[in-house]
Amino acid sequence: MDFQTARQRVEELRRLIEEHNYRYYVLDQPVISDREYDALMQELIALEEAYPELLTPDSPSQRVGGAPREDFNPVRHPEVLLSLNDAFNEGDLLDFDRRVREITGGEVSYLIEPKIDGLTVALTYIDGAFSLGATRGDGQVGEEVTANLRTIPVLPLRLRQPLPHLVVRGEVYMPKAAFARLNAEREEAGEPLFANPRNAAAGSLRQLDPKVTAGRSLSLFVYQVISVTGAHVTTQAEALELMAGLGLPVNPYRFLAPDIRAVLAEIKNWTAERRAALPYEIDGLVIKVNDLALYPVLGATAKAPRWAVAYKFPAEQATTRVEGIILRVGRTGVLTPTAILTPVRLAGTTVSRATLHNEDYIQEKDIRIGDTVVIQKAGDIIPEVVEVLPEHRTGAEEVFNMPEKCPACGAAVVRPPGEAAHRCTGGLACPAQVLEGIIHFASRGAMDIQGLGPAIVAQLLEAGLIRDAADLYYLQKEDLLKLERFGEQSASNLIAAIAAAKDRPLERLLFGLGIRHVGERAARTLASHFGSLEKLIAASEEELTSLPDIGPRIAESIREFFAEPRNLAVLEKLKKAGVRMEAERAAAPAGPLSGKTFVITGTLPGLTRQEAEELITRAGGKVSSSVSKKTDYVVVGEKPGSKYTRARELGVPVIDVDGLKQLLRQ
Ligand SMILES: NC(=O)c1ccc[n+]([C@@H]2O[C@H](COP(=O)([O-])OP(=O)(O)OC[C@H]3O[C@@H](n4cnc5c(N)ncnc54)[C@H](O)[C@@H]3O)[C@@H](O)[C@H]2O)c1
Ligand SMILES: [Zn+2]
Repeated sequence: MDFQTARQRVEELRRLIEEHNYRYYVLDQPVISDREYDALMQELIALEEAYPELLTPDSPSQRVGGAPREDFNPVRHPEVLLSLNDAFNEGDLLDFDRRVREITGGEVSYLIEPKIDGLTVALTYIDGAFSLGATRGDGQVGEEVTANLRTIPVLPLRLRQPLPHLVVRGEVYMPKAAFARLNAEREEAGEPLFANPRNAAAGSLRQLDPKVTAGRSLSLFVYQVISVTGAHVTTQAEALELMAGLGLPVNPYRFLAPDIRAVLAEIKNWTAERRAALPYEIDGLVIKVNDLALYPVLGATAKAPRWAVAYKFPAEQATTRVEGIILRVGRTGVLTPTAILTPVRLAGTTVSRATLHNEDYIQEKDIRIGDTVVIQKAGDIIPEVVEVLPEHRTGAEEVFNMPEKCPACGAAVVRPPGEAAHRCTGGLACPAQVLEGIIHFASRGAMDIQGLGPAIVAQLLEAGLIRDAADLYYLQKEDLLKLERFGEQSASNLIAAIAAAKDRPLERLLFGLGIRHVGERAARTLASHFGSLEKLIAASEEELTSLPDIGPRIAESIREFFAEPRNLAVLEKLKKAGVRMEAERAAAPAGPLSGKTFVITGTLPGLTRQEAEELITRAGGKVSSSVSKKTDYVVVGEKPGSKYTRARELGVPVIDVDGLKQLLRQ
């Protein structure tokens, strides 16, 4: 590959990975499997190694996770929370061990722990009381989720021993049974399914309403002491024991290996059956240097420590038969083929479908109806076809061809030049596209209408109650009561949820309209630049393309969208219904604490009460004298009073002076 081609590919990979990071870490809704994601990342790393001049510090290969969600309070971590480097085979593990011994200059013993498939949290205990909990975020700044964490039954609110200060790192996860239950409920309600237990755990913990988290059966294992006063540990094994002794949940499995050979031998004991028998998902094993004194010697890269590595289990595979291929017509008219399989057990679930993406994919793998195929799944709901086993062919297999007419509306199907997808040309006359468009409009990243899933949208369309997304806002409770499945309560709830979705930020509306190529990122850019829908409609192609993230292709499809009278009619109806079409204006006294209400209790070390209040108000915050549900934080000093107890009862986040200073620094 020449330099020019390499550079283009590196740029393309970074763009792709950023987009997948956003879907995975911020929305908890990945669209590709972890295997596919890992392959993109490995390709990027290999290119950056081959062409070091292409390596930049902002490359996703050099960074941890994704940006924290903005609707949570940011928490700056006292120590960066890093990710782990991956090892996919014995060779990778031997390389890891060689690097460790090169730096430390001797034999090293390792502690093996299960790699729980959940999301990282950092937990702070002050004087033995749980006082702050945060997600990893981008490693530097996470999201404050103290109140949500309090709802996890195994998380102790008090330690068995009141150490003055303890920060630990752990993994919040969703047990397999709870995951299966949650997805079954979501399917029933017509809501999008979570791809795997990790996304389900992340989506459940990062809820603005802790009551939702409480209903999700989350659990926790802690595995690292980040800092401690009042106790001392010298090995990772001791750290686990200390935490267990304090009443924190620590995984029962750990294995002390005197050297890397013992690690390789122990890994073999982890069979698929053993993993399947665990009540939670593990996606590998973490191998850590046991002697903590070596950690500062080994150090870390910007992304991961050198004293640990994540060994990832190979994907599980199964062999089955393709019984048929069906097509789904998406929101933009794309026809997506799906293989219907003879049901087969794979990685603990029964699988009967596999995604086939598009015609090229089917042709490249030469997948025919009747073929015997190998499928695989790596923690995901929808598995993929790895390969066809041609030796099983009988000659009766049928080659699949994309249809010439849309199966939903009969309009012509075309494959635009340069695209992999086939599309229905029926537009707003195609019921499948209208259905998917409204589902998208109501979805979580868009207008987020709670309880309005695919099944209900389909029902409303069939009953002729709606023809487009704007009609939702004109629904009456009486209309719903006539429908099967709706009762007094559920009808009122849906009407209220639709009304509540009138005031979503402009960028959500723009994304929800389903303009081709306008994803969440482009929608954010457009909303913040134009500030209103009216201005965007009036914008010229030049003005559009002058914006970051908006290329000629996006600009053209925006212009096309607003040139279509049927789209303008929908917008007019939305406006009449009172849907917000302007961006939010900035609140008056801007500062890191704008809009936040604080209550102070106890004597604050190093600050008088008046000084603390001034700090808060100058940063845009408010100080109130009593704790209520509206309080955002209670700042606790020495000898706190009843306000502290009240805060705990209400689940209001409790911080100390350092926590306050951290908030001020953001
Ligand atoms: N499908 C997608 O679109 C997509 C997008 C982004 C990321 N991903 C997936 O996420 C991975 C990257 O996520 P990541 O940065 O969290 O890395 P990771 O999941 O590969 O490993 C690091 C994490 O392991 C966890 N962990 C669990 N048990 C542990 C233990 N005993 N000790 C230490 N850590 C433990 C920690 O939370 C730590 O942050 C990718 O490899 C990919 O599989 C997928
Ligand atoms: Zn159609």
